[in-house]
Amino acid sequence: MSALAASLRAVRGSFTLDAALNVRDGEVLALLGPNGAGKSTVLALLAGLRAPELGYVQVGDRTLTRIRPGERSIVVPPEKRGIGLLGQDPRLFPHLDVAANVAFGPRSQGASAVQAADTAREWLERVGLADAGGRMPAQLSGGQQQRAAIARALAARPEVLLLDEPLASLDVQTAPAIRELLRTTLREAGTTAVIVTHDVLDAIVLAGRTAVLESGRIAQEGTTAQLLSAPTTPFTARIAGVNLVIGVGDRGRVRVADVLFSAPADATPILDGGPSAAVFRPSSVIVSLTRAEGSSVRNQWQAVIEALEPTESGIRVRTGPIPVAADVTPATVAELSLAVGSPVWLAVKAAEVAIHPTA
Ligand SMILES: Nc1ncnc2c1ncn2[C@@H]1O[C@H](COP(=O)(O)OP(=O)(O)OP(=O)(O)O)[C@@H](O)[C@H]1O
Repeated sequence: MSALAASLRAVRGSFTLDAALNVRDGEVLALLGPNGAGKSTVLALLAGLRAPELGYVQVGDRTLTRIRPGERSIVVPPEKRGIGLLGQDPRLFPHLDVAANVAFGPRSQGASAVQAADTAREWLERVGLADAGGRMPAQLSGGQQQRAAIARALAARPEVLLLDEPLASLDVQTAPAIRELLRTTLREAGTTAVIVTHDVLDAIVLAGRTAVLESGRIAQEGTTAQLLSAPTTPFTARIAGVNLVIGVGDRGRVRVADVLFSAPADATPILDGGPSAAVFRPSSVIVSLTRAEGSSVRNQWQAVIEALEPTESGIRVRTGPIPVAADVTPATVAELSLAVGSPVWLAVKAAEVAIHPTA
């Protein structure tokens, strides 16, 4: 078990990754980000499957990767890094039974056959597969295979475990149990881990800290709770289920194009001209065809409907050019004849808006 520190610069065609990560000993860091943000690239660089153009990967006091101009490069090969990888697919060795799959790590680290078999038995018990050791991987369900893959990954006692969308290929009935299994086993093993995920629930359940990667850069980082309560990028806001519009501070308000977003007077102070964000819930946005009169609604602007999406409780109206979502009832959609391309007025009460400075 060791802390992980990395600083990575890598270029792929027109894409540049430029990110630094620090994960404390025993900590789980979630790496969230939209498609193409560079998450897989980060994992490949940490795992030693690729070398960066510049940077380093350090686990505890071992340097696994170091590329510096004018210096001899260090890239320890993947199998010698002490880093485990658990992917979306279990990728068990198909010709070995489940127990032998789990025993593989300890065995290749020099444990005797008996010791390795004992370790495998313990791990299979922990992941709820005590009776499956003699079966072949193909005889297990997808969820059972992923349990076996977790056991195999952790039985090898990696110093750092990298998890790449570990629940993505599981059905919705199976995923919660495996998520919970990962939570308890990672905690018990005290494994330093980085989990790449699209699912904010994974970050909430599994990770103490979350970093958001956007366009190859860390756009926001903090405890998962902080991140969700004060998102500072549109992506984080979207996963947190809130609207986040970015503009500049303008006498205590946030100016986005020609719209001023006001928050209650006691809101977080923001700098005039400084990058700032206004955050509010889709359910706080009122959609109408005309401008609402009255002083209680300060934040009003004209928008165009870009999409109508069904949600569990109604319809989510996505609008532009300022990207804002509004949750309305199907009755509202019918009454106002809302359709893609319809011009509308949107309003949100100042009391429903939070504003804060952004990076
Ligand atoms: N072989 C390649 N040549 C050129 N560009 C590449 C190559 N592979 C990936 N890229 C680019 O690198 C960027 C990062 O890709 P990466 O797979 O790391 O993103 P990601 O965040 O893991 O995405 P996803 O969530 O879709 O898996 C993307 O913009 C992609 O287009």
